[in-house]
Amino acid sequence: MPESAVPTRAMRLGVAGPVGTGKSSLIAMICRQLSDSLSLAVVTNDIYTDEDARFLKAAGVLDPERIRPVETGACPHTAIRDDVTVNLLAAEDLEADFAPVDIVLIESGGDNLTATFSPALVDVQIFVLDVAGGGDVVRKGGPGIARADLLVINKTDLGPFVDVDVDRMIREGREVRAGRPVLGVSRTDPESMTALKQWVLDSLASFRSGHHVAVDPGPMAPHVHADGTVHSHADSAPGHAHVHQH
Ligand SMILES: Nc1nc2c(ncn2[C@@H]2O[C@H](COP(=O)(O)OP(=O)(O)OP(=O)(O)O)[C@@H](O)[C@H]2O)c(=O)[nH]1
Repeated sequence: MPESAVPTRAMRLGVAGPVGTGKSSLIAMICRQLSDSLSLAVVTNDIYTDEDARFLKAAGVLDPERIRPVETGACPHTAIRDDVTVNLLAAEDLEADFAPVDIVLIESGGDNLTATFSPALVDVQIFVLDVAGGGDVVRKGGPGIARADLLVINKTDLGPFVDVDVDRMIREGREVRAGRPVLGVSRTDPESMTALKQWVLDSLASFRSGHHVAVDPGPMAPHVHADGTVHSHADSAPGHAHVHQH
């Protein structure tokens, strides 16, 4: 491998998933475990507020200056999928301000089952589901569930209370992901947090070796906004104009 192929910038790690599955909590968990040994920064995407950034600042897991919100407006997925400029600028600013930065974590706005990051923005992505969303949700599939670098089934502690067989949910996750990793996680389960930390460290090692290839889980499915407009990213692959019917 030529030396020039070995990246010198921070690894950008995306965390996506439906509303309330625990993305901010997961990022806080990662920061809590790694901020002593690595230089970390966080970009959050919120529709109209800076709620996620405020939560993370309040969690006290990182210097608040290292956490920056991006306000995405009405269509949050555009900012992580079609026009990633505002997120890239936020990540690059953090890298410059706190150089050297090892990992910039980027949280997507709370969104539906199909939101995935563009590989132009993140090097590695985690898709987060939670047990409280129901045991069936894994089988429903979608690009993030099937092809993100890691699928997290979060809040495993809630399984008995919502009548979900967590082991089965994880097994079915492995089936739809053709062997890609699936991790059951709970903030009450220290072993699961250690496994998550190790996955992040392994990803960083792979990224730094120059062997990691950022994977595009695929475009978002067409979806309808509250005002009735249809938003389709069907042709949003690089080099193709994307359909954006607002
Ligand atoms: N029982 C349990 N609850 C959790 C766990 N992790 C997070 N939660 C709770 O789940 C709720 C949502 O967590 P957040 O981290 O805000 O989720 P989010 O995905 O960032 O939410 P949005 O940004 O609104 O989409 C909060 O009430 C958390 O306290 C867990 O491991 N177990």
